[in-house]
Amino acid sequence: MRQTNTAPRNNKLKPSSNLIMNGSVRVRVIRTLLAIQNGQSLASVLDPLLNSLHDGDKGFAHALLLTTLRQWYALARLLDTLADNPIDEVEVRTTIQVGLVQLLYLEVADHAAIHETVEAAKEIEFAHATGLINAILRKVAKNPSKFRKKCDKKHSLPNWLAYQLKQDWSEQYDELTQGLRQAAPMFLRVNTAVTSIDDYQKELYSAEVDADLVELMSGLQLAGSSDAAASATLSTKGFRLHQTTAVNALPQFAQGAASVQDMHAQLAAPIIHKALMAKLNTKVTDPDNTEGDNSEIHILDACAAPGGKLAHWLELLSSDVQSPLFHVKQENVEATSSVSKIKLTAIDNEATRIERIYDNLQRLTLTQHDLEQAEKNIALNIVCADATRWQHGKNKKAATNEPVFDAILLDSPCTATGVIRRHPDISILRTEEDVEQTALLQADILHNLWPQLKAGGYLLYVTCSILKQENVAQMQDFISYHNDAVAIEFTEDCSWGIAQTIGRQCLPINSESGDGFYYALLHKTAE
Ligand SMILES: C[S@@+](CC[C@H](N)C(=O)[O-])C[C@H]1O[C@@H](n2cnc3c(N)ncnc32)[C@H](O)[C@@H]1O
Repeated sequence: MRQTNTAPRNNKLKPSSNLIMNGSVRVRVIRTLLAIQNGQSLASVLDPLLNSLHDGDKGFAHALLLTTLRQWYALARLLDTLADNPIDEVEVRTTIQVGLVQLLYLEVADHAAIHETVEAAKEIEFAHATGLINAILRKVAKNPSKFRKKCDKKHSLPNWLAYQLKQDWSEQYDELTQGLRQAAPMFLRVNTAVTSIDDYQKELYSAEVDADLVELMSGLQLAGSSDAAASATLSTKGFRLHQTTAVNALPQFAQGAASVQDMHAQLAAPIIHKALMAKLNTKVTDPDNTEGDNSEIHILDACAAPGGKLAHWLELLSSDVQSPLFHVKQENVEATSSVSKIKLTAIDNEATRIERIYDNLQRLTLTQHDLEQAEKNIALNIVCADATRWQHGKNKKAATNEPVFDAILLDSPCTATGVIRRHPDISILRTEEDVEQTALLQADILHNLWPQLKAGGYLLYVTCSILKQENVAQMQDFISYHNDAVAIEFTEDCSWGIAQTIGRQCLPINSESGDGFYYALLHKTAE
């Protein structure tokens, strides 16, 4: 199995951020691509690149960089067929691939694409290769549609990943691998604690932001419901924008009325929230049920940064004023609460990413201060800790080993293969070994958190991976090891994803679909 362009062929190459900032637009894009091949993430180099450019060049640079990354492996394979002799210099290969993208995908005029790319090669001191670069680009410019067809024919993934996807998703393989080469749509989540879906739709219309309302239905056979076999159906609504739009052009964005969040990512908070409600309802409607005391509930977001799903859960908790379960101050309504306090703990092991949780919560007016002012009775505790070892209350004198959590959201670290459309550098940076390592990390986190969940509680396991080893196989292993873990069935009411032996898998198969998320809801029995 020949691997094309998976690793830098020239290890001495270490572009500094200074290099990225200099030269023509194409030179900067080439240097950014070299930095990514040297292990830097797109997220860390994109802003420095764009911030170094004039406004008029930003759009082209962004399209050139992202499209080159999305088509990277297909371009590399095409390049191997175009040269008489193998081209080993990573700078030369990268420069030609940038030239090919302009000719095949970005409709840049031939003369500009070829001339500017050859000039870029001179600028990065690869003048010795300008003849070769010129010859290859001219050959392609003579019949771009033939070469585009050739390029589009197969996937644009490293061979190990394409092979794994063929194993996991043979039926969906062609659609899926083509889908992963596309740009992902932009979705919005509406903060229902601030406005309604209908009102926000009107606002989008007034602001001339074209968007479709998307509704995802989830059916759950919740074990903890008052009726032992009761199924619950919930609807999750969001907006898919027709075009990627700057957030400052979105109505009421700064005031926290909406957030940018993939549609499939928007399923997490409603599902764990619904499961939590079912657990609390069991206690209220079944006084004989002795599974814990509901007066103070503890919930955990185990890998919380940068806080997208955490904020969503807080939005749901704070807008749930109709629920008699919550002691939320309502004028003229007598509180019938059985829950006096919700304690939400959020942990993550990366301090810099935790900073982004605070920024997000601030914009959405969901900080502890905001929650207290609104008398929501929600105590939020954000902790920087390693979820493979962290124990609730470990640092307190009165710490016990008793399970404390009624519900846990585990949005696990993963290979992020389900979000390659948004982060196309993943296909360059991830290796086959990473999958194994990541699956072990996920198992460690699960094994550490599970004993901290109360009997009757729920754990929602989420990844943005499309590899079964991190998803359904991980859950099968976990359940075979834990006798008190039962998988909750997603019923036929689900309008998203593909049913797995345990949980459901979403695949990013077309330009309208959400990202590749996996969901499994586990219930803890009394053993
Ligand atoms: C998929 S992201 C979480 C996204 C987040 N839930 C959201 O919706 O914005 C996974 C997170 O796990 C964190 N993480 C990775 N390893 C961890 C560990 N051992 N303990 C705690 N957090 C970890 C990463 O820092 C990352 O923020």
